[in-house]
Amino acid sequence: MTLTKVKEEKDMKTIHDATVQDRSVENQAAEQAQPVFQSKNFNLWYGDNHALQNVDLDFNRNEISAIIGPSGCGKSTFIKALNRMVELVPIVRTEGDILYRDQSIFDKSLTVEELRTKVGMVFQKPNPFPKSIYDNVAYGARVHGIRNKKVLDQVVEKSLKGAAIWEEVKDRLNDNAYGLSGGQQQRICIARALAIEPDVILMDEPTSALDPISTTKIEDLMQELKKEYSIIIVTHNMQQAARISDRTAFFYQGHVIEYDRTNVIFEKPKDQRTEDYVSGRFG
Ligand SMILES: Nc1ncnc2c1ncn2[C@@H]1O[C@H](COP(=O)(O)OP(=O)(O)OP(=O)(O)O)[C@@H](O)[C@H]1O
Repeated sequence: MTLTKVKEEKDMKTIHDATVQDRSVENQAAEQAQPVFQSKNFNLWYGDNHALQNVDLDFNRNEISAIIGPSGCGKSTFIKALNRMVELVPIVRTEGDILYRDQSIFDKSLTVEELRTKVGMVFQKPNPFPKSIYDNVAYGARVHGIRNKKVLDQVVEKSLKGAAIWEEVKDRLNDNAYGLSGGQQQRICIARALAIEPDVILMDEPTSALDPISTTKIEDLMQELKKEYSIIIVTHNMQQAARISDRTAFFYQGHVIEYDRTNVIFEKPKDQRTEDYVSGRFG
């Protein structure tokens, strides 16, 4: 055998080994992937408007799951169903089930307060309270009965660090949060969500009101946060979904059209409607 041939065979073997290893890493990841939320044939009506139809979706722990789709397709409705906030709208009716860590969120033994403690939410527009930075973050801990100043100080520092904003605000914790930039306010809101030690963070277009630099900061932060939390994000920004998420669900007219690994959704979608949407043919 010539030297070139030997080298070629060696290269092929290296590629083969790497592929086998890649697959085994992927298989391991698939085995380890455990759902944090499972939506089972979930339906929701606002009066006569059947806004979510037979939604079946599993969201994995410690992943970022993105929900994309055109305006009015039910993205916000679905994310708000996960912590039962959508039921604050009186005309809402639901059928089917949503499991949070294997327990129905509608089970009477799981109170809405408990569920919302585990499943925090960050909204499109930063919505800090008209209070100090400190009080904004301490709020959730206080609601949970923590009064000890030392413990509160620790919670505030840890949460602000977790939201990657401690260095920017540590010397002005008593200033009003309204005096911060939009991007900083959004990170304060993330810190406020972290302070109640959630398990899942729902984000409804968290960067759509922010400038590109603040957006990058929040996206970087999400990559850090997913090590400890599961994140489900609604976004209109397809580049954002492609950049940050592990899996993407494409919603259209109240249905889940396709749900897969993000690279599959953006590079090799199975459904023509997904392809048309991700390639910008409609929106
Ligand atoms: N509070 C409400 N009362 C009645 N109908 C509602 C309410 N909120 C949403 N809907 C309806 O439910 C459907 C889904 O709306 P939803 O806001 O969930 O869509 P979306 O995909 O998040 O849209 P967008 O991208 O524009 O925010 C729409 O037909 C909408 O009109």
